[in-house]
Amino acid sequence: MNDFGSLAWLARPDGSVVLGYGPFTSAAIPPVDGVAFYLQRYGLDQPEPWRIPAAFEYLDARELERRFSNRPLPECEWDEIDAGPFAGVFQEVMDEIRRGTFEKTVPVVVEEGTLVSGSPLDLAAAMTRQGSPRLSYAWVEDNQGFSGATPEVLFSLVDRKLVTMALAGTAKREERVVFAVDEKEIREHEYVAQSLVSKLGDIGTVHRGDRTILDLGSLVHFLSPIEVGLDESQKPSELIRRLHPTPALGPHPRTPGTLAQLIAWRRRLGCPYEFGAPFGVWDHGRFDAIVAIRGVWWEGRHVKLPAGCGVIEVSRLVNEWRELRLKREAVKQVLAS
Ligand SMILES: C=C(O[C@@H]1C=C(C(=O)O)C=C[C@H]1O)C(=O)O
Repeated sequence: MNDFGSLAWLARPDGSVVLGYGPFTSAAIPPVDGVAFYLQRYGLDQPEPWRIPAAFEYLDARELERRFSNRPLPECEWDEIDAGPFAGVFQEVMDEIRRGTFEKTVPVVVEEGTLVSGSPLDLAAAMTRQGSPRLSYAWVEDNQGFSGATPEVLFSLVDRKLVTMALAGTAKREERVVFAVDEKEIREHEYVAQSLVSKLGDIGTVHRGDRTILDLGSLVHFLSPIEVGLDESQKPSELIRRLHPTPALGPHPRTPGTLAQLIAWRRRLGCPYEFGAPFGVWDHGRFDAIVAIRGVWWEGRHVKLPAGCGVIEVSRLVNEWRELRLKREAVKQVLAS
């Protein structure tokens, strides 16, 4: 595997992986009969989000892991994290909720550190060592990039069938029993599930499955699977605008105002542009996109590890701070395994 030049991959929910090699060509639309990665910022403000690779191959998740099996474990030294800026934003979020501006939003905390041994590609390689239900993704340029192992799929689209999920509500695995009946977590989840069902109900026949618990080892989440038979075929970019950000990563209700406010908070807290954004791959008419969370972003040896948490009226700062730490620790565990 070459250390230089650009590289991208996405593990898809069906177990297959598309691995693309640069140089990549940017485009405003994907090639009908080809492959293109979808690289976008959280605010969906990039006019040419499609990246057509010079070459690509299909693998499965195990084969991808094997490609990187000789890579050493990277080592990061993490700076102490200052709770002050997040606490300030949290207070502003609560004030807006009380004022009735929105019911939920998702501020982000960013832990920063230095890669002291290994290369950025070793960070990305570590992300391939987690199997299903985590999906590994990476965008690796010469001096910068990001990579993660996410449990969240924005949607998969084949012909007129769209498959998505509501994933929200978080607890430590040991708290699973009480989590299952925790009204605050259920409410947070239901904002996401109901918003997806109503946004998709306008364009097709929606089937929502039962709410289940997704077990990620140290963490658990609520997950509701959702399937849609679309009335007409739809372009990925239009579906992305309809769905992103879901209330799992964004404000509810989502209006230009509530979204702009969250983007400003994210900037203040040093959040990378692509965190929580869709990252996807178009493959000859089929499209899969994940939500870029549970990952690391780097520029040279400077590494960022962002995590977000859903805040609603009954949220408390100490509990959210703990949840953010759990999510970051889950990523650090992946880097160390
Ligand atoms: C925002 C993150 O995760 C999202 C937020 C969740 C929550 O608030 O309970 C759960 C899963 C994800 O949809 C993250 O991992 O950083």
